[in-house]
Amino acid sequence: MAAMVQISDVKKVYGDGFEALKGVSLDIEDGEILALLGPNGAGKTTLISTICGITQQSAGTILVGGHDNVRDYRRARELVGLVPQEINLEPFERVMNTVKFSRGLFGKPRNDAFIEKILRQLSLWDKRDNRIMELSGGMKRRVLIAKALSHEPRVLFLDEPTAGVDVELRRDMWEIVAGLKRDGVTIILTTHYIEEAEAIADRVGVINKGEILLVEAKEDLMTRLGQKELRIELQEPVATLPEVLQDRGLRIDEDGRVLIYTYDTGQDRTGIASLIREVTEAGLVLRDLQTTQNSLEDIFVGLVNNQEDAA
Ligand SMILES: Nc1ncnc2c1ncn2[C@@H]1O[C@H](COP(=O)(O)OP(=O)(O)OP(=O)(O)O)[C@@H](O)[C@H]1O
Repeated sequence: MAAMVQISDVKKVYGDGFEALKGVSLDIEDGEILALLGPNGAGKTTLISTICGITQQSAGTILVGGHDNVRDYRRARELVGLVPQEINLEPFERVMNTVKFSRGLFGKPRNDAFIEKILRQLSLWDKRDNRIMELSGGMKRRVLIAKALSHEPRVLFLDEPTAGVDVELRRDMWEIVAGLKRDGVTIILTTHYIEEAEAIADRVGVINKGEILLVEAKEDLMTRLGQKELRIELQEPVATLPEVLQDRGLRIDEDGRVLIYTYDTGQDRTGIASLIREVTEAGLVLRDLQTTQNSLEDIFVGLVNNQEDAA
């Protein structure tokens, strides 16, 4: 089946000549949760605003559910809901009316049962008659989600849903997102928080300076995350590995002063004990041992820095 959202070589140049997206291509599958990670100014908001039709791409195509976001604007727009970064609610309006009004804007017929369902799902039912100004910041964020869901979109974009919220509310948000996925909604969220991507995403995309640097299943990233490196520092440098260590997958580093062994922390047997024994039996004298863990954060920082170096 074709992807739910197909983004092909999308560029965005703002009026002042700034190129915020430099040819982004990305497929978002039906029913997945994709987290888009990137530093400030990476182009995350620009990308989702373009998909949602708030701003128009300068080049490239975007299909939502097979509908072109420019030529078939209405059909494409109907399929998406957007939860913006900023809280943009009318303070004197009541919760129920806010959500109903949003549905009306899409020309959808009244459906009280559906509005009740989403208000209950977001724990807002008891607050339905409250004015927005009477709600806590966390509840206002829930109202933003209810508004975005009011016209029954298939794809929901959340722009930094947990920026500046406390730990408890962040966990609530993650549960809400998981619940929406169970209902079959495709979810794309932007975030600065690597732990957020780790907690809820099926796939993780990294964007920086208007370019997608990586899109990968979280499981695969976690496998990399589970990798550790053992650095064996030697008293005397070696030019080649002794025979007995040839099949161990060791890497010689720092002009032969260091041997590097990569292993998976998830495995029952890491092979470290026998490796050290073999190194000693081969006549090599150890000077020091160190282990380092590869985290998603390292991968992320490494990618972004590589791009800086290449520029
Ligand atoms: N209307 C605009 N006119 C000119 N430049 C803009 C406009 N909107 C955004 N930009 C620039 O485009 C770049 C990408 O901005 P964008 O808001 O998409 O980044 P972001 O990844 O969402 O960042 P953040 O994490 O800070 O929200 C930034 O350099 C920003 O200054």
